[in-house]
Amino acid sequence: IPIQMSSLQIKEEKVKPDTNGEKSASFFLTEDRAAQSLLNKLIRSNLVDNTNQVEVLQRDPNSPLYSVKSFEELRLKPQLLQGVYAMGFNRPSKIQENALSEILVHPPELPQNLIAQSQSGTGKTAAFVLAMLSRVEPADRYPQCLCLSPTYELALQTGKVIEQMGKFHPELKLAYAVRGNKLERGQKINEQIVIGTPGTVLDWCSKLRFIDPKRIKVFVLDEADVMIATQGHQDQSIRIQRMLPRNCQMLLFSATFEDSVWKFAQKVVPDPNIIKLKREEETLDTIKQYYVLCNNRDEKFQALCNLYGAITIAQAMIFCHTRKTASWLAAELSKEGHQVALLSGEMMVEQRAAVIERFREGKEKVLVTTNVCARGIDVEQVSVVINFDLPVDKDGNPDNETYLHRIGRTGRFGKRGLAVNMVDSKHSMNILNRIQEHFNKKIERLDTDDLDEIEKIAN
Ligand SMILES: Nc1ncnc2c1ncn2[C@@H]1O[C@H](COP(=O)(O)OP(=O)(O)OP(=O)(O)O)[C@@H](O)[C@H]1O
Repeated sequence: IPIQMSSLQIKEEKVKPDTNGEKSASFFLTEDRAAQSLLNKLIRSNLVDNTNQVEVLQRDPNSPLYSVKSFEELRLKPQLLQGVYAMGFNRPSKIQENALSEILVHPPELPQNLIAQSQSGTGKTAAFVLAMLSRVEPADRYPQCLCLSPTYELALQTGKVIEQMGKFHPELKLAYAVRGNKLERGQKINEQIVIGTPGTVLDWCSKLRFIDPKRIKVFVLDEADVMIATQGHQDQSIRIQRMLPRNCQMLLFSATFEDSVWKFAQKVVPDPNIIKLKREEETLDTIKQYYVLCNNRDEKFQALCNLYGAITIAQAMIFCHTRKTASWLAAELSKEGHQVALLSGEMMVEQRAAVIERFREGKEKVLVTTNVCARGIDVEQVSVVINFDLPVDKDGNPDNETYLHRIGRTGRFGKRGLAVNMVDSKHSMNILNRIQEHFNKKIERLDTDDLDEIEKIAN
C-alpha cells in the first residue's frame, strides 16, 4: 500500500503547477535558474576568483580543523589522483580545501555530513565527485553513491565530471536515473554510482526497487537552491533521504543560501559541518560611468556609432531591454560593418553557450543581448559595457543589482572599465538618477557629438 501512495502523490505534485497561477510563475523561475546554472557550467573552463575567506562551522568544535593544500594530502587512491591531474587540477580550490578535509580526512566509519555553499564556479562539483569516487568500492556491483540534480541536463554535466575524474577506474560504472531512462521491471542496477533527478530516483528506490537505498554510502544533493525552486523536488528529496541508512554520508551543495535553502538543508543533512564562501562583491570603483542624452532609438544608435568612431573598443557588450530592440540593433551594427553576436531569449542554452564561446574567443567584437540571457556571464575581457536601455525591474523601477552585475567588477585588481548609459526620456533620466544615488557614484554626462570629449574618456 505505501508504494501505491507514493506514486499517487507524485502525480498530484506534477498537476499542481498547471492549476495554480502562482506555482507556474515559480516554475518558470526555476527553468531560468536551472538554465542559468547549466549555461554557467557550459561556458566555464576555470575556477572563478574569490579573495574571501572560507567560513567553517564544525559540528564538533574540538575536532582539529584540517585544510588540505594539496591533493596528495587527501591520500586519494592513485587512480583518482591520476584522474584529478589529468583534468588539469594542480591544487584543491578554496572550497575543496575545506570540504574535502571534512569529507575525506575522517575515517569512513565516522562519515562527516556537510552543507557547503559557494558561488558557481568555485569547484563544488569536483569536491563531491571526489568524495563519491573515494568512498565507492568498484568491485561491488550495486549502487553505493547517489547524487540528486535538479534537471536532466545538469545531471549529465555532473555525470561528465564523474566520468572524467573516474576514468582510471575502468570498472566503475555510472547510471542516470532520469525520466525516459526506462529499465525493465524487476531489474537491479549494477552501476556503483547513480545520478538523477529526485522524481525518478525516488521511483527507482521505492516503487521500482532498482536501487537498494540501504546500501548507499554517500548521498549528494547538488544545486539545492535550484532544486527547491522546483515544485515537488524538496519533498521527493526528503523522502529519498529517509530511506538511506543512518551511517550514510550526506552532502549538500548550493550556490546561494537563502532561508528556504537553509531550512531544507537542515532537514536533509543531520548533524552537518557547514562551509561557506561568501560571494566576491562586485564594485563600481574601477569603472568610469557616463550617460548620453538622446531623444529616441535612432539617436542612441547614432551616439553608439560616434563612440565607435572616436575610441578603439576591443570588445563590448550592449544590453537592450527587449529581444526586438536587441535584434534590430544587432542588424544595424552589422550593416555598419561590425562583427556582431546576438544573444537572445528564445535561444537554447547550448546555443547561448556557443555564442558566448565565440565572443570569448574574439570571433565577434560586439555582443548584443537582453537581460535574461546575460546574467551570470563573466565579462572579464570586455572593457566597454553599454546600456542601450537602462535595467529596470518588471515594475519599471531601477534594477540596481542588474546594473552592478552588468558593469561591476570583482577582485581588487579587476581591470578598469567603461560604462555608457543611453538615456532617451525624462523617465529614463529619472532611473539613471536613482541608480546614481543608490551607488553614490557620479555618472558623468558625455556629449557624443564632441569627438575630443569622447577621446578623453578612453584614457
Ligand atoms: N582544483 C581545481 N583546479 C583547477 N580547476 C578546477 C579545480 N576544481 C574545479 N576546477 C574547474 O573549475 C570550474 C568550476 O568548477 P565546478 O564546476 O566544480 O564549480 P561549481 O562550484 O560546482 O560550479 P557550479 O555551481 O556551476 O556547479 C570547472 O571548469 C572545473 O573543471
